[in-house]
Order: sequence, then C-alpha cells, then structure tokens
Amino acid sequence: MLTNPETKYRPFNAFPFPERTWPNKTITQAPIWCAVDMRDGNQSLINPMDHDRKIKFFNLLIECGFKQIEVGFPSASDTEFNFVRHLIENNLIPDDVTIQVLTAARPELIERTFEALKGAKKVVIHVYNAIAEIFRRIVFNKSQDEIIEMSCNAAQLVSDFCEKNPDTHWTFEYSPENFSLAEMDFAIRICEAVTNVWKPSEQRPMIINLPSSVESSTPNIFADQIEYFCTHFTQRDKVCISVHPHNDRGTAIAAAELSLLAGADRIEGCLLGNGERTGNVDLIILALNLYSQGINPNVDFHDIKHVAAVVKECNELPVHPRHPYVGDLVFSAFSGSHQDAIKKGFQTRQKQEHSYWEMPYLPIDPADLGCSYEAVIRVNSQSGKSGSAWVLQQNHGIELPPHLQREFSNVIQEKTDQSGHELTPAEIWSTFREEYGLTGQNKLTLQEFNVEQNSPNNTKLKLALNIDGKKTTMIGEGNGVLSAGTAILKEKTQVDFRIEEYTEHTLGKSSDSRSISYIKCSNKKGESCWGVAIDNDILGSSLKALLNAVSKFIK
Ligand SMILES: CC(=O)SCCNC(=O)CCNC(=O)[C@H](O)C(C)(C)COP(=O)(O)OP(=O)(O)OC[C@H]1O[C@@H](n2cnc3c(N)ncnc32)[C@H](O)[C@@H]1OP(=O)(O)O
Ligand SMILES: CC(C)C(=O)C(=O)O
Ligand SMILES: [Mg+2]
Repeated sequence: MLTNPETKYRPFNAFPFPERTWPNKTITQAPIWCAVDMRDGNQSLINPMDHDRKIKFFNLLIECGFKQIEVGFPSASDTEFNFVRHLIENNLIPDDVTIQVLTAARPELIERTFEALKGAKKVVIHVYNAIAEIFRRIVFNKSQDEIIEMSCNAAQLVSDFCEKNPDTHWTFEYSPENFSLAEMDFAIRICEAVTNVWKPSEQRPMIINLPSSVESSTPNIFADQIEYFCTHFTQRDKVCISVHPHNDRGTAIAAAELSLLAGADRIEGCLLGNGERTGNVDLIILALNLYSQGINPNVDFHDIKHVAAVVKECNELPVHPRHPYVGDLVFSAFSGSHQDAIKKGFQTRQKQEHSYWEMPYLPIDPADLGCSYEAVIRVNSQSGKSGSAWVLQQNHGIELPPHLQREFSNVIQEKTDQSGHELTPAEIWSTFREEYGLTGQNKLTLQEFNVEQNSPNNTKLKLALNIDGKKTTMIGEGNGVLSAGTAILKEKTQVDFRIEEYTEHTLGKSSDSRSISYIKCSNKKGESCWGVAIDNDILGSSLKALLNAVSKFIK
C-alpha cells in the first residue's frame, strides 16, 4: 500500500490569474532555441561527456542548426574549462553561433568562468540562483532580500568582467532557479533587481530564463505563471523571456508549448529530453510538433536516426522504442485496423491533388525524417488482411485481389497465433510462395504449352505437364486458354472444378515486366483453392496459376 498521500504531500499552490489570455492563442512561429545538452544534459549523465564526446555533440548541434548552445559549466571541472578553451582557441564556433555558459552566483566561480571565455566572440553569460521559499530556507538560509542581494552582487560582478572584455559580444542571462515553485511577485522582484543591474535595452536585450527546475504543477499553471510574469514585469520589451522546463511530471512538452502561448520567446532544452532526473524538455519533440503543424522549426532533423545515434553515443543512454518521432517503433503499426487505414491512406495519397499530408495514424511523414516506409506496417497476431497485403505490395509489387487478401491473412494469422511472434517480410513472402505454389514444388507443373487460336471462340491448347514427376502431353479446347486448360486438367486429374476468380497484373513498370496471375478454383464439394504464378508473359502466368490452384485439390 502507498503511504497516505494526504498527510505526506501538499497540492500545488496555484495562484488565481483569471486575466490569462493564453488559452485563446495558437503557436504561429518557432521560438529561439537554446540547446543545453552539454551543460544540463551533461551534468545528469552517469559519465559526463569527455572532450571527444563534447566535440561530437557540439558538431551535431551545429549540424541541426542550433544557434545558441550552452557548452558547459566552465568552473565545474578542468574538462569543462578546457573544452570551452578548445572551442575558442581553435576557432571552432561558427560566426552565427553563440555559445552560452552557466555559473552559479558565486564570485570565485564567476571569475573562473570569465577566464574560460577569454577571446570568445559571442557569449551568453548565464547566472543562476534558486529563489523559491524552500531553497531560501533549506539551502541558503537567507531571506528574500538577502537572496536578491546575492543575485545582484553576482550580476554586478558579471557586468564588471564583461566591461573588462569589450571585444566579446556579451548577452546576459539570469535564471531564477525554481521559478515555478516561487512566489510570483518575488520572482518578478528579483528579476527586476537583476535587470536594473544589467540595464538592458530594446537594442541589447538580456535573457530572463524561467525554469521549472523541478516540474511540480500541471502545465496550465506553468503557462499562467509565464503570462503573469510577462504581463507584470516592467521592462518586458528589454528582455527575452526564456523557459527551461523539466519533465518530472511527464508534461514538459505541454508546459513548453503552453508557455509559448503565454508569451515566452525562447526555450532551453535537450535532444531526446536528456537532463536531470526525468530530463529537460525534448527539443526534437518540440521542433517536430511545430513542423507537423506546418510551422518551420528553424532546426533540421531530416536524418533523425543519425541524430539519435550521436546523442545515444554521447550520452551513453538508450532511446525508448516509443520515444516520439525517434523511437524504432514510432512509425510502425501492428494492429489490423491501423494497417488498413494506413494502406488506404497511401492509396489515396497517390491520387490526391494537394500536397498536404493526410495519413491516418501517421501524424508526420517518416520520409521527412529520413525514415523509410518499410516498417510502417509490421505483422503479428494483432494484424489484419491489410498487413500482409501491404508487406507483399511494398516488397514485391504484389497487388493481392481482395478475396485473396482475406484468405492469405487467415494463413498468416494462424502462423502468428501459433508462434506468438512477429512475422518478418521474408517469412511472409516465403509463406505466400509456399501457400500458392510459387516454389515450383507442386503436383502439377508446366513444361511447355502451345496455343492455337482457331476462331474468336475456339482456342486449342497443347500442354506439356509434369504430374508428380511424370511428363504428359495433352491437348484440349475451349473458348480461351484458361477454359482449354480447365478441360485438360479436369480430364487428367479427375477433379471436377471450375474457375471462380481470375486477376492478373504486371510486376514493375518496364516493358520487360513480368506478369502475375491469381486464380481461385472451387470443386463440387464447395472447397476452393488459390493459385498464384509469375511468368514472363501473361499466358504462362495464368496457366501456371491454374496448375498451382488445381494441385492443391490433388493434395
Ligand atoms: C538546476 C541546475 O541545474 S543548477 C546547475 C547545477 N550544475 C552543477 O552543479 C554542475 C556543476 N557543479 C559543480 O561542479 C560544483 O557544484 C561546483 C564546482 C560548481 C561547486 O562545487 P562546491 O564548491 O563543492 O559547491 P557545491 O556545489 O556543493 O555548492 C554548495 C554551495 O553553493 C551554494 N550555492 C548553490 N547554488 C548556488 C547558486 N546558484 N548561487 C550561489 N550559491 C549557490 C550553496 O548554498 C552552498 O553554499 P554553502 O557551502 O555556503 O552552504
Ligand atoms: C540553471 C537552471 C536554468 C537550471 O538548469 C534549472 O533551473 O533547471
Ligand atoms: Mg535545468
């Protein structure tokens, strides 16, 4: 039994803000992104990134198009310090990229941070200290005024160092850590105080980064807090409002999106949502959520598997197979009704006159992220007729007639039920070949044939057959090749059958394409069998399909 929560946990103390306007808004453009993988992500890893992993991650972020990258906490360790030096001294930071570094509001750490930054072209210098009551009481043992004094002293020291290094383009960033847990009016007061030290202007704004350092409320409350801050902060036009959501309640994405409605301009987060505890907000999800709504995210994930592979390698952490947009299973449907809808969606797409993506169960085109359609449908015992039909269509160009889809699906269902496992495309193909006579191991096989068209309604057919290994030649007549073949086979096998269904199509589009025929025969007992055959010409494939179907009666 769980402990009684009523005596252990308190509900989040929401503040009334009925003037909120964010619920009536929609997101129309991408925010400014800042990737904090190499700092917030890095500080949460089992083994923090070494130099090589940091370089790899940095290059990946640049490849993806991030223009603001928090590269580390230079005063934390020599690795961090030396990495920043390496970037600067080797001129590895593209001109359109600004590096960001974090420091606590402690003089010795600030001093060391500026040592690391000597010679940098453009830097966001990011200072933080916790401000919520629980932190003031437990961690700092300071009053509100004392915390403000600590922040302002740090801001002043940062400002002094910047003045001494005028060749660098500095942007100030202040994070009232644990903003979302703090009293809103205190959060505004401390940010106003820091802003008054840094004196930003509309031309030279500073960043105020509002973190849910530990996510503690529903995302609507976070959005209220952001809108409240944006509308009550007196120098709103001189600051860029950034948010930094964590994912403790699993709602960081929602919190980030709602905070954009509420007035935020910028988002700090990590690829794949790495970060302290349950992670920072996932920038890939946020960006692709925008993309799938027709909004250019201004970052590029056209090869998502490559991105995931590098992040996995650098973080030494796995990726969940259901991770949005990235996981191995996110573009795969196993269930019958999903498969049916997706298959119909692709058929409709071939005919549609507009370019919009309208695909049941697939909110984004896997091809946009560099993924193939191969795994869009996978087959197990939850699958329906469209599943196996899709696999044959995608891999072999086979367009099963509807009744054969149903019948083949029953064959597959029996197999998957028995094994309890997925059937691979190769297994589905070999099942199909065995079931409908494409392996060439049948009672009846065709050696040769000759057709004479005596009149429009009379065809003479000479068939050289192999029946159980013995060669026989027979002649028959009918009003077409198949009726002549039927006459021959009825006589030879003594099976009284008739052709119920016949379909054929070409495989491939070139002039030397092969032909595939599907024939369903039924006997007097009401039993029916399908035969399928592929041949260079249509007469060959139809006669072979007929033999393959009739072979089954003989068995
Ligand atoms: C929410 C966040 O992600 S914040 C970012 C956190 N990231 C990291 O901590 C990673 C890098 N940090 C480190 O490597 C180390 O913490 C260091 C090297 C920076 C500092 O190490 P230490 O000097 O041993 O200090 P430590 O980290 O234990 O800090 C505790 C002290 O700093 C104070 N402190 C903590 N945060 C802050 C802050 N933001 N501003 C000012 N003081 C702070 C604490 O009150 C405590 O003070 P006390 O010793 O007077 O009680
Ligand atoms: C340093 C700050 C921005 C932080 O990482 C947090 O509050 O989560
Ligand atoms: Mg954080």
